[in-house]
Amino acid sequence: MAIAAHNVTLTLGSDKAPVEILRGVDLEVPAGASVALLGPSGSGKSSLMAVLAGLERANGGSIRVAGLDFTTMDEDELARARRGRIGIVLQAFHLLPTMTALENVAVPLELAGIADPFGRAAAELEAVGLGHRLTHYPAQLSGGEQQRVAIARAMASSPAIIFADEPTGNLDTATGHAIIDLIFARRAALGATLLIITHDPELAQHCDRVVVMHDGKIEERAA
Ligand SMILES: Nc1ncnc2c1ncn2[C@@H]1O[C@H](COP(=O)(O)OP(=O)(O)OP(=O)(O)O)[C@@H](O)[C@H]1O
Repeated sequence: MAIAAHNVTLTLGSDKAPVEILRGVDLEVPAGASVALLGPSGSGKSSLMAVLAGLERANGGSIRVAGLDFTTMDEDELARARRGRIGIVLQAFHLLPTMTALENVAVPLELAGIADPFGRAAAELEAVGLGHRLTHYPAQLSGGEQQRVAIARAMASSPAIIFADEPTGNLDTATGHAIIDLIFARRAALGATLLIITHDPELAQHCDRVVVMHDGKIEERAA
């Protein structure tokens, strides 16, 4: 299994006003599968993705991702575990404004100790259709182009698992469709597992499975 989560709980907020956000989530995703995560606003989709991607520690339950046991890791260990294994694409592109497109993709590779970070970053930007924009800064790129840079950054280390949280939420419909096609194409090229949060039922149909969240728990239905 690429992802095996059992009885995962997450409580945030203060001690006096705790909020139960995940209330016993079970989810298994085989390697290479694509899963769409749907559900109403506030049901806990982004929170679940955060714990599965190792961005947030769960309070209880067990989580194994890409063969690693996240359950017992502290934040530093989770950060190391993510490198090279997990790619993350979010609704807001989160590019560093003072770095060019090339640097935004290459610098994380360099930090992860991956060989030839700039050559690899240039090849990945070429693969997402931005070979002609390597030296542009984020402010000089359209929203769709910025998301392509973010996709290149997420994919450049050939991660086993890609997490995408409403990756088209800030884009118009046509640009959004192109971005979805790109995510699926790059994922296929890498043979990666994909978990994608979306409000778009049509997009969900592209995935092998649809998982629906309600009030901190998940129910499943066939895609
Ligand atoms: N740090 C926090 N402290 C307290 N409550 C939080 C915190 N972060 C999120 N929440 C609450 O957790 C619940 C789940 O949030 P989450 O963002 O995971 O939902 P979501 O399903 O992704 O929603 P959306 O579709 O609107 O993005 C919400 O009720 C939210 O207000």
